[in-house]
Amino acid sequence: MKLEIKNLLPVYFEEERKSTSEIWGKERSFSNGDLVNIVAPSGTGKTSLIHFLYKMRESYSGSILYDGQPLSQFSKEAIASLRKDHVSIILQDMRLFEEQTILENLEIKRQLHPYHPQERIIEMAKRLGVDHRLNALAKNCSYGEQQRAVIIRALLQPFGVLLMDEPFSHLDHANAQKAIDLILEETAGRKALVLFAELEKATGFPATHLYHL
Ligand SMILES: Nc1ncnc2c1ncn2[C@@H]1O[C@H](COP(=O)(O)OP(=O)(O)OP(=O)(O)O)[C@@H](O)[C@H]1O
Repeated sequence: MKLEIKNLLPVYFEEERKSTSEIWGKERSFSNGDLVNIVAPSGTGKTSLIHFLYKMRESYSGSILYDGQPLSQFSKEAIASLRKDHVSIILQDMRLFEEQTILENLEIKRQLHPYHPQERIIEMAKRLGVDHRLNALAKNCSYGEQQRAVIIRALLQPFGVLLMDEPFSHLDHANAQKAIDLILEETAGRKALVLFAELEKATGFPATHLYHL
């Protein structure tokens, strides 16, 4: 899948941001297999960018195109289809169903957006060291455990683009690296593009493109 941004800028940013940013106000084009690392210190608009790309917010000037089609013109049905089959996301806030177990949270996602068999949930949970928490209620899990569940959830669906907003903020270095390795494996299997926004340059992520927001 091809993702293009053209002259993008949040409406609440001054025009002069364009002169200091490698993303805002620029034209960039990404395609299958690209691993894009966006380095974004606090306040540079990292969360805004990820929300714009998933059409959670539209408070920007400029344009975002998926396979040449402007996102602003997508119908509700087209957005639903984009999110179901083409674009997956790891947000900073976890949005788990707190009264459901981790396994139930993951199984709901897997059934709604089929790609993997149920066994793969168990395998991925083992890889990330959270298999012993699968039957715990989400609300009783630590932030680090919840974050690993959210990473697995994003990998259960089909996608050509994976958007990530500080996906490892609650993980130590070793667990973050395990998550990166799993994400790269799942991404390679789908020949997908990854757009990864972090406060600092990500170590252990073999970026093909590096931009400062
Ligand atoms: N809807 C909005 N209206 C006005 N200002 C906004 C709006 N959304 C975000 N901002 C401002 O834009 C700036 C960037 O916000 P954003 O949440 O995108 O930043 P961020 O780079 O993800 O920051 P952090 O790392 O602190 O989460 C902040 O100064 C924020 O207050």
